[in-house]
Amino acid sequence: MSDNWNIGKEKKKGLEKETEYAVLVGVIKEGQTEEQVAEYLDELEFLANTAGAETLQVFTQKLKRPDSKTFIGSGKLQEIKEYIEDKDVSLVIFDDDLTGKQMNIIEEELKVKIVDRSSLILDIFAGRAQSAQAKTQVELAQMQYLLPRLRGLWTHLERQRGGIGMRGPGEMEIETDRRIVRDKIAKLKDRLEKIDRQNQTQRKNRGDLIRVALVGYTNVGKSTLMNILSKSEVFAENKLFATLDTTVRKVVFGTMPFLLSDTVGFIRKLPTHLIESFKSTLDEVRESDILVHVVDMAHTEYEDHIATVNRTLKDLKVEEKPTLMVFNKLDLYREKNYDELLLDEEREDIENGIKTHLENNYGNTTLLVSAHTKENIDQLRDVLGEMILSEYNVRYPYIAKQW
Ligand SMILES: Nc1nc2c(ncn2[C@@H]2O[C@H](COP(=O)(O)OP(=O)(O)OP(=O)(O)O)[C@@H](O)[C@H]2O)c(=O)[nH]1
Ligand SMILES: [Mg+2]
Repeated sequence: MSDNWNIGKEKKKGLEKETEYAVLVGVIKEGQTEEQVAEYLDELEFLANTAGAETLQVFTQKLKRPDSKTFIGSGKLQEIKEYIEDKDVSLVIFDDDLTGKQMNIIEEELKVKIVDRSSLILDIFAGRAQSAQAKTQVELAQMQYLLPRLRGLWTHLERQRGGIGMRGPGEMEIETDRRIVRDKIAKLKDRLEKIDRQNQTQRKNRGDLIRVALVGYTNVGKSTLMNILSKSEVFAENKLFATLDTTVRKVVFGTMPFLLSDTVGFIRKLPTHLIESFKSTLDEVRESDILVHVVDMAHTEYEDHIATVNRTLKDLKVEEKPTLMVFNKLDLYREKNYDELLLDEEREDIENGIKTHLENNYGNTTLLVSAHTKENIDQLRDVLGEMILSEYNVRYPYIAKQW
């Protein structure tokens, strides 16, 4: 199943990934600004890129309510059709989720593959999943995405066959198909439960160590910080969702050991099924004692990112855990915002101001760091070390005495 979802051909060793060309479509809804939607579409482009597609053009439309058949207005659809006519465009990607019906109507009109935000994210996840757990979780999410869309897909096939009415053999096929998908979902859930039980036993065996989880939006530098803090090699890359499997490392600060875990990044509008099926991966977050919330401070939408992450943490019921806010990519922030004439003192003033502003807004201990230049990483170790020690003092005072 998961293979059929891949957009660009998967990278094989030594082979270049085959590029597909895409057109992006976003709507500006009531209460949204054009700039906001432009940022969202930038992110969609990054997602498309991660999946192996290059964006040729972006279309937007102001819309109060999406059309139940074509999602966007028919005029806009025609505009897109004309644009792609003489170009090598093989997919049109919508920033919002489409129903099966909309997908088919649009596909019939444009005659290219139609992808929505959820299926794009699922596609990336499918290409990235390594462990049995991640693979099963992704497949489960794909099936759950597919289930409510089967009818639309079948109607589409019928029409191709010459159009049978709404009832008739097609209907029966939908039912059988639904049953197959439901059976598959049940099997995948069973398999996940088994993996879950094994993981739980493993987690129990880890003993009385304080657990710290790195959380945050995708591509903010969690794995890079994990590597620095634990001196390990965790896959870090300038692509979205480089990390799908939770990595746990035992780290020692001075003589004090603790467990540090790196987890899957969050994103705006993460498909609900995906969150649900990744719940067990996120158990690592749920069972941790301290959260390190990593933020890419060089990203213009970082406050939006923080809100998304906080919402997800709330969903997981972990928002009360002691949290250290780490604003990463300070080097990139400076590169983007300061000119070379800025004096060191002025820079310091600005950064102290930012820090105060962030502390007032987010209420937690706040650090500005750069994983690349290692600036303030010692400070990060100190502050995190103190937080861990105080957790040991609360939970295992008899052990904490030795540090
Ligand atoms: N300029 C700059 N780039 C950084 C810094 N930290 C990380 N990066 C880059 O940001 C990109 C993403 O880093 P990762 O560590 O893979 O991010 P992540 O949060 O683990 O991402 P996901 O696993 O996809 O959620 C990589 O290209 C890193 O090299 C930093 O301090 N400064
Ligand atoms: Mg990562």
